Amino acid sequence: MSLPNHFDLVATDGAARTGRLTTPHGVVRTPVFMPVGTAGAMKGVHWREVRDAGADIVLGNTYHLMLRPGAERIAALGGLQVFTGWQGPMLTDSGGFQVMSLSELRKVSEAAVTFRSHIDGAKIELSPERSIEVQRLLGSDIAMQMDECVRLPAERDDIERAMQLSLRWAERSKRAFETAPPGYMLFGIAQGGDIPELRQASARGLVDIGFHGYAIGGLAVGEPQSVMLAMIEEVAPILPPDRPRYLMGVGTPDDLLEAVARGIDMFDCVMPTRNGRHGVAFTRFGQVNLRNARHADDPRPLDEESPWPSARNCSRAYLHHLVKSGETLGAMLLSEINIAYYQQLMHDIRSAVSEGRFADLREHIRAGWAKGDI
Ligand SMILES: CNc1nc2c(CCNCC3CCCCC3)c3nc(N)[nH]c(=O)c3cc2[nH]1
Repeated sequence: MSLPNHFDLVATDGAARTGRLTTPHGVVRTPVFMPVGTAGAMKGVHWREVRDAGADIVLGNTYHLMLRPGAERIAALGGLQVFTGWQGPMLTDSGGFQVMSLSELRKVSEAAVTFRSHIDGAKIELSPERSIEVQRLLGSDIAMQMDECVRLPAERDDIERAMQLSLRWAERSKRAFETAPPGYMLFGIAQGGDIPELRQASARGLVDIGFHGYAIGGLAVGEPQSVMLAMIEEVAPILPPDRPRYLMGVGTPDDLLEAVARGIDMFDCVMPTRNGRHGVAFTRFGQVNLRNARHADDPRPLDEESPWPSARNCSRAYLHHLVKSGETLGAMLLSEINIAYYQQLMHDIRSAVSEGRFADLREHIRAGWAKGDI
């Protein structure tokens, strides 16, 4: 049974697309990079800056929030938007991926993923039904099916087993989502590792079930960029062109450019804030590591032409000092600078696709990165 479509495709340029996704909390312009809030807050960045940087939508963190403060408590407090103060659209992951990467003693069965809470060691069972219930309690505008993601490289048998389980969990997630109010969305997640025929089978299986949008999962898990791009090329042509495609956990600015060129609309990644906390800035000239001594006496800002004030006004010498002395302000400034860079990149991509000049933009941006930082 097909679900209503809340996505409007505005323009295409080759396989690249630009569109608008309407959610209960507002419209999301695509291609979109979704900054990651961790346990209900962007590490070291105020929502005001996230909004000012141009972000239409952020990610909530199902795994952390369901453990602390608990999904029922957040629902009683009015849901994620009221609880966190972020008034715009939010997407939540199903939590399974983080269980597999963060928790101890986890076990996957047909019924659910079971694990011990990293906070108090309590035994938790996360089934597709409970994951959807948690995401509904959090009040996210876009929920993700419960799936099993296999890290690469992996044996074909294991990739196939996880892909088939994820399709059965896709059915159960959709059934559990039926009580959601109109406008709220559920995305399926394609698995299949680095094996083309398993990727195709997963995508076809999801389309037969029918979702508001489709994610490509099981990538950015250790494979080379060339393998990631090849799997996108396998899956994208099978997905309905009039519905959004979300590449989970991706990626660097170069990943974003290459994935948009192959038909991806939505992205999320911890890199802007994580690299910011480690002293690394994303710029038009590529990545700049402010820990490097070459910046100690440099009065220039990161980028005097940046639309983002902190990237235009803070000297490299000051940022170097903050990072070297472990000042929290260093992590905060670089995190907001990086979020702003990603948002500017997506803004430029949306404009270029709508004007049919995406190929030129891609070459111009890559030339800037290649020139490097002087
Ligand atoms: C980093 N690489 C990567 N991430 C993947 C993720 C997580 C995407 N990001 C979620 C946020 C992480 C920070 C806190 C808030 C939620 C994946 N998630 C799911 N469900 N399935 C994947 O195959 C899946 C695959 C992924 N690959």
